Amino acid sequence: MKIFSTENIRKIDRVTIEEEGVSSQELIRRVAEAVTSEIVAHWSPSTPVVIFAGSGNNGADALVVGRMLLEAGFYPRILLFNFHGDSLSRDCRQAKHDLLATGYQGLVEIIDRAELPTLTPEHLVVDGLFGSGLREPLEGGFMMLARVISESGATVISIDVPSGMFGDWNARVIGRNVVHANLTIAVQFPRLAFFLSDNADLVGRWKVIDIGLSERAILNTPTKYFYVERDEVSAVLKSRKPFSSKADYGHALLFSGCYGMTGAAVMAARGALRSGVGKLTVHSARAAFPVLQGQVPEALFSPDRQDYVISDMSARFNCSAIGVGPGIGTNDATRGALETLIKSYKRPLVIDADALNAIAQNQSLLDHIAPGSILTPHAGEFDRIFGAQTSAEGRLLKAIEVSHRYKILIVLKGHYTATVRPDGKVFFNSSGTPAMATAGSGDVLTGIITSLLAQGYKPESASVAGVYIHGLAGEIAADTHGEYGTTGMDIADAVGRAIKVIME
Ligand SMILES: NC(=O)C1=CN([C@@H]2O[C@H](COP(=O)(O)OP(=O)(O)OC[C@H]3O[C@@H](n4cnc5c(N)ncnc54)[C@H](O)[C@@H]3O)[C@@H](O)[C@H]2O)[C@@H](O)CC1
Ligand SMILES: Nc1ncnc2c1ncn2[C@@H]1O[C@H](COP(=O)(O)OP(=O)(O)O)[C@@H](O)[C@H]1O
Ligand SMILES: [K+]
Repeated sequence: MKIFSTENIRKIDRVTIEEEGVSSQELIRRVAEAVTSEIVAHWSPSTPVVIFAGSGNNGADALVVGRMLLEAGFYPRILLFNFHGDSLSRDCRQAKHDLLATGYQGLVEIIDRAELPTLTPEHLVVDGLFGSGLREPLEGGFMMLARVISESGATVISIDVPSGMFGDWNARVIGRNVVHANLTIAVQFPRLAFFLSDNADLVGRWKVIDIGLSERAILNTPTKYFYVERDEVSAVLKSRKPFSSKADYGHALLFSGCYGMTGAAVMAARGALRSGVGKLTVHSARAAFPVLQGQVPEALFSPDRQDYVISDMSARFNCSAIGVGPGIGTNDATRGALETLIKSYKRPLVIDADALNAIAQNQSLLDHIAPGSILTPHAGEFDRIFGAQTSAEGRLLKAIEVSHRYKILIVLKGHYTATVRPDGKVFFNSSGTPAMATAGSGDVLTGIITSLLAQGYKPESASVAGVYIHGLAGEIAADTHGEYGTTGMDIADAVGRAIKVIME
């Protein structure tokens, strides 16, 4: 699914109204209907509801919600901000007129001074103050109002975006000055800001409502941001040909595991095998031999010269893809071997964990990484290489910059893992669960992406599809083992089932 900027949403909105003949009032009605259904489905008419309506079309949405709630037997209190008595948009004016035409007496129109109602945790607040028309971060009275709403303990439903937050970037916004929603009901598209952990407490849970904006305009409007769902991944994964053999599915090589961290190699190897690689060799410290052969007998074992660490990372047997990093440690011999690998290997590598930490200690390696390589850092690993970031937004912007500069893909791991490509496109992942916040989970991802690369998938699809498969495997594992009990190994073992579900 495409994620559009505010500017592009306005264009799509305009095309829908001007070329497809859908009136803005009809669009407002569709928004309001969806918000009202949500309320009617979960709250009883006796709930004390307070609706805050701004002067633009976000306010118009809110006023129509008010009218529809009245029809459903609720008696909401509605506050409309209409400074000087003449600031309403055309649609907002019409919505006010239609509301008053019902005989409703509870409208409080705020023309100069605001008398705010007392809000308690029992209240349900509908926040229709500002949507995509927000020009500046909130100040003065609106800033105070946002704080009062957020600190009241009331349940808050925000229409389109939490008021005070921009849908795109929020570098200048202070979270405390934004309405904190429990649920954000977004109009037609999720917004970039929803995917950044900085805004998690502002957006709350989110839902998208389809109001039927022009499909042609959606198709023809370009964007750099995408939300990856199952259909996009199933379109990428190829089914196997009846006469194919293991030779058709590549031979992957993993440099992984040292004394004390052999489990990382086991999990990466399981992830690779469960995602269909034809053959897998794991090169590890010699001491890893009994564990690897016992736990992953399907993989070939390539022992290092050294007993406890990996000291040699030369590419061999014309392997079709290499993954490096899980559980390799950061000792000098391993770092030296990694440097040689990065400087000599001309095809894309998958680079994770301690291999990323080694790059952090020798940043000149970034200039040597083969184009199309995939780095899979979590926030901490990313910051160690590219500098400390104070926000998820800053980190994403930095990832976009360095991905372009070094021609590498960056898989920024987290709740909505973002895969950033050198062309500036960003793919936010929709699968996954906090059950995956467990040691070893990332190692499985390295195995999956390496396996897909070895099977001939391009780095662009191996990364995005691999991340989605990994998240779905986490969900499947969590179904059985729960949020607390899911382990890295459970995720690895669910990878095959995840792919099956995607391809069904
Ligand atoms: N995108 C779409 O296709 C649709 C959008 N609709 C709604 O329309 C909204 C956008 O409506 P508008 O463009 O009228 O904009 P908004 O309703 O978001 O806000 C515009 C008003 O807020 C004022 N304002 C902006 N920043 C301010 C600030 N920092 N302090 C004080 N006042 C400020 C403006 O002067 C203007 O009066 C969307 O968020 C959505 O809720 C729907 O009604 C229908 C379809
Ligand atoms: N709250 C979460 N929601 C969804 N996915 C998560 C969450 N926490 C972690 N994950 C996923 O789990 C994996 C953890 O990887 P990583 O941090 O490298 O762990 P480790 O190094 O212990 O294996 C990442 O793919 C990440 O996206
Ligand atoms: K809003």
